[in-house]
Amino acid sequence: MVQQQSPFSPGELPDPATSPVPDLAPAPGAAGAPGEVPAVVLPHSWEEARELAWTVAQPLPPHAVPLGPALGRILASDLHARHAMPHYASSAMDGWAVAGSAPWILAGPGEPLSPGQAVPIVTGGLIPKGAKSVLRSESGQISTDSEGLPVLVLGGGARPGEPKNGQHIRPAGQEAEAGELLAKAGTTLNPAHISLAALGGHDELSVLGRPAVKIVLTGDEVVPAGIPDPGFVRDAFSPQLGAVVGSLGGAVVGLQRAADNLASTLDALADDGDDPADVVVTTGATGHSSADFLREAILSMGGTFHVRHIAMRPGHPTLLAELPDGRFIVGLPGNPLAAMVGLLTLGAPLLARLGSLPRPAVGTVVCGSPVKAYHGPTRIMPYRLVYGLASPCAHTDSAMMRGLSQADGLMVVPPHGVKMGESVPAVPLPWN
Ligand SMILES: Nc1nc2c(c(=O)[nH]1)N[C@H]1C(S)=C(S)[C@@H](COP(=O)(O)OP(=O)(O)OC[C@H]3O[C@@H](n4cnc5c(N)ncnc54)[C@H](O)[C@@H]3O)O[C@H]1N2
Ligand code: MOO
Repeated sequence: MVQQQSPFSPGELPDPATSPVPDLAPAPGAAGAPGEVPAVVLPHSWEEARELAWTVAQPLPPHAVPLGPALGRILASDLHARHAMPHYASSAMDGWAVAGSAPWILAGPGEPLSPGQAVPIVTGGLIPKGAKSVLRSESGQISTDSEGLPVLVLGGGARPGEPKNGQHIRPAGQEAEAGELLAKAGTTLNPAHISLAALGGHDELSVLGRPAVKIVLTGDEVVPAGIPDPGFVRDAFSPQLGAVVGSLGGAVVGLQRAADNLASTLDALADDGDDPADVVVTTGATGHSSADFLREAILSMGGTFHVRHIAMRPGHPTLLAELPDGRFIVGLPGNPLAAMVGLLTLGAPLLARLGSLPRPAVGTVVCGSPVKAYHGPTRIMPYRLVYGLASPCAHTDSAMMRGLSQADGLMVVPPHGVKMGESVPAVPLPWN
């Protein structure tokens, strides 16, 4: 964490869009007396910001959910059968439960069978006491004995030796005994696990917490559809941001648009009653212009900043704050590429931590082309792999998505640049 006094006054701050040094933002409430040097906050490095987003959060507690919503969740404790599976001996075929050998006299339903007796049974039916096997319907037929009474005899479809002892009977506990382990804690629940839990007698399952995420989009100039007039932009986030948040371990519970004013921003950040989000992901308004109200809203709600700025480009205004009620705010810049870089830098570790997922990995790639030194922040560059070597994509201005759309990942290029053949850290893209 870096928080220092700056040698600059706000009027002397370099333009962050072009500056060769990390931009410096006036610390809130740090205006001081006229002529006094104001306190400013230096940005965190990319590494520090990622680390903080992981360490400031704690895993959300496990909780019980009904079987349907448990699909895709992570089991918090071992799953055991609540009873033998199946819990009674049942027929695997439609036909007759029989005792002894043919011919069989038909007994009444529900009565125990004595040798020489049979009773009709359907697949899944309860095997009566005394029954030794099930004769398939195609293997038997009802006939009459010498006295004209109905009897069951073997039919033309019967196979040699049929019915063998125990044939077509599913014994109780065949799949699992009562208490047997069905799935271990940490299992990601697939549809078969959900069925298994139902068959094992469960109505709900204890799963690890998954962060609920509300998305708040700012920008009066943002239009949701069609071709915007000059001065307006098409919304690049609402069609995909929820899916990316989902792939990072969040569950999107709402999306709200906020107008570029304080009241609307405060309204959008407000807790939504009984079931508040754990994280609010915002887009735009991270700056300090007359149209940006995010930082002011966070402060007026009593929030604290864990990360105010990051010494990276694009995405330097990305922020991470925490409100007094424990909700986190991940503030993504409005520029689309900057927002994705911000989300993968702060959102990915935060959501993983809250959701008890492994810490997002950073790999390495070998550079296939040199990247010149740039005496400023770390550059996070979309790259493509060509013959296993990474080269920066074209079209990667922070307002562009063309480069990222073709990228294999994001390479983390230090200010001193990188030589051909050198390794640099690389962040995988969640959709690759
Ligand atoms: N004087 C300075 N100006 C700017 C700085 C700076 O340091 N000093 N930083 C620049 C950088 S870098 C970024 S990134 C942006 C961050 O701005 P905000 O987070 O406040 O975002 P906005 O101003 O609201 O929007 C920026 C840009 O993005 C467009 N936008 C917003 N929402 C969407 C959306 N849903 N879909 C597509 N595009 C969107 C918006 O129209 C703007 O063009 O600040 C720079 N300025
Ligand atoms: O840092 Mo800005 O995020 O380059 O677009």
